Amino acid sequence: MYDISVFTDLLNTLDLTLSDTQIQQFMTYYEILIERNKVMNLTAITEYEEVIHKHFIDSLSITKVYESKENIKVIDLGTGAGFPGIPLKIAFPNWNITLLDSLNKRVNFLNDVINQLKLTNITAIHGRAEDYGKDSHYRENYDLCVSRAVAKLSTLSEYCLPYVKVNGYFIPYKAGNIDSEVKESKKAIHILGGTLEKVEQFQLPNTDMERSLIVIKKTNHTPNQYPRSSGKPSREPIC
Ligand SMILES: C[S@@+](CC[C@H](N)C(=O)[O-])C[C@H]1O[C@@H](n2cnc3c(N)ncnc32)[C@H](O)[C@@H]1O
Repeated sequence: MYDISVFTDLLNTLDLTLSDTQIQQFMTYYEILIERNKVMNLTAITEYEEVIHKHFIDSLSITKVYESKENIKVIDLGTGAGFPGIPLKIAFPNWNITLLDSLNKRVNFLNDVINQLKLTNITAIHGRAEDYGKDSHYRENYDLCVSRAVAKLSTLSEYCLPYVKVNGYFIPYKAGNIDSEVKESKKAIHILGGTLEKVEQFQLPNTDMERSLIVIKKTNHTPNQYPRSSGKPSREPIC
């Protein structure tokens, strides 16, 4: 049995209250993650409390800067083992979520999680951000795009901003020297139709981890030439 209070106490700090069913979904997700991690590379963090802090609470910390709205469309680019997308789906069941990753093994894992947790209105798709970003079924179709630990902000903006509707938000989860990263990506954000609204920096409770949430509003359409072809945004970031 897991000590649920470790999790619920931290949820309170984010003003989140989850039902018993939602808490149970998180525990089941933890179990599947740890079990499958024995045979495939999903996460370096496996200890229960560390997963609670550094994966679950970290994923949900977006509530510090983004007010939950009903029935919004959200995409998590480079979701890996499902962070932050799966915790957001469990906590906000009304959100319609797309999880995208370029590694098919991880997408298969995500589909197993979706089935076992009986999550609905969530789809895991396999491919590169640069390719789906040109597809009219995805381009400028989302109210919110999130992404954690995928690429430098300039590259990531080219991956992510094409998916966001005008007036929607792109909110990457960042760590490290964020001041210089933000400075270096200002031009890219502007060209791609974004406007930097704020940077929320904080320490994840009971960890040594600094987190920065970069709040970028989509204020203009992304020009058609972006995203450039696969690999180019990381090889030659807009600067
Ligand atoms: C370091 S992992 C982070 C996973 C997860 N977001 C997290 O924070 O735990 C980066 C993930 O991004 C995916 N990825 C990297 N570049 C991508 C791209 N251009 N399009 C789609 N997925 C990409 C990788 O396959 C990998 O699963």
